[in-house]
Amino acid sequence: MIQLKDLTKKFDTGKTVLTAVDNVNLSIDDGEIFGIIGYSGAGKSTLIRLLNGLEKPSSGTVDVNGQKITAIKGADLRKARQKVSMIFQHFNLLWSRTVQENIEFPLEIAGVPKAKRESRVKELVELVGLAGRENAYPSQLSGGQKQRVGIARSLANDPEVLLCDEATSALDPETTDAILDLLVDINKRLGLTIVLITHEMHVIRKICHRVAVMEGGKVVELGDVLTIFRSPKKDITKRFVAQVTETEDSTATIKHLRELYPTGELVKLIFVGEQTEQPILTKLIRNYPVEVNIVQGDISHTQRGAYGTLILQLKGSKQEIADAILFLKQEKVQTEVMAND
Ligand SMILES: Nc1ncnc2c1ncn2[C@@H]1O[C@H](COP(=O)(O)OP(=O)(O)OP(=O)(O)O)[C@@H](O)[C@H]1O
Repeated sequence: MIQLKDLTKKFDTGKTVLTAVDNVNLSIDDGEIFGIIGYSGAGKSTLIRLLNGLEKPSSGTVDVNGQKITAIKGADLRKARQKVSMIFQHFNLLWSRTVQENIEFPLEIAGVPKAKRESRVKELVELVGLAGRENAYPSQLSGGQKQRVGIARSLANDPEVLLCDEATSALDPETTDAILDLLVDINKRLGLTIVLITHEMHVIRKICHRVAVMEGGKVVELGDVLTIFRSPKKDITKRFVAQVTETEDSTATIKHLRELYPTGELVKLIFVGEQTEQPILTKLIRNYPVEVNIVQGDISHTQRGAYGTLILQLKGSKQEIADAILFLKQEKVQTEVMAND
């Protein structure tokens, strides 16, 4: 378990003192994928660097699996850092070394004998899906492959915690998805705790169990990912949730949909968690005389269950449509009639 207690980091720039991390208290469970989201300057990088002792706090403590990272120095700190490894947005690979040699590097530093290093690298190369590319140089790899090397290298010394600093921000959406899938796979296979920082809510939605929202150095909202999607409280959290849910809500989009589907009513269903497992649409179509057309849908799976929206066109008499909407509401699906103004 990772515990942050009253953690504060101030930077003295000579003229002013800037509080980058402001009295943060957090507990992260073993095996959890924990996301920290915030805009640029919120303090995410500073916070994650405090977790592995790259920054010293101005006050407060960081405890990783019973060891106070904030109280140790020198060789002890180097040893503790092997248990908390990190991957980076720009990969931080050694450009003059091959894939194999990059992955081997932390093992060399840890004094692991050659034969053992080689067998470990082989395992890691397999784990991250880079078999056959061992002798390539970073410049010969795609962005996704470079991050796979970064991940393999970070796992070399069997860490307990993996910190991800905007690990997918330099990648295209498809590669991002593949790397996020790999992180989930590693989390499940190795039971590794993952802490990631990002400014992209789709990263949180796809792989995190819980999320903390940071603003001005503080954690302003914290919770299970589905709960945060269902009922974001702070304005900043609402803005992040809107990044992945609100595309179809703009007035222009609604107008466009109404032009395409001019009759009946357009209703938006918001699914959170377990309802998506239930055959709500089947029940609606079997038991109600309305005609149902699927207009648009975006349902995705978070680590805690499905989340998403579905827009339906309901056609029939006023009463038939009203009955169908009542049914949906009774099924505890958040249902909104999309107004046409
Ligand atoms: N070494 C430093 N010296 C002075 N100020 C710093 C230092 N590191 C960070 N800061 C300041 O602390 C604040 C938080 O920065 P931090 O990099 O932690 O935020 P962030 O949320 O990670 O943003 P970004 O995504 O842009 O990196 C910023 O105002 C930044 O300028």
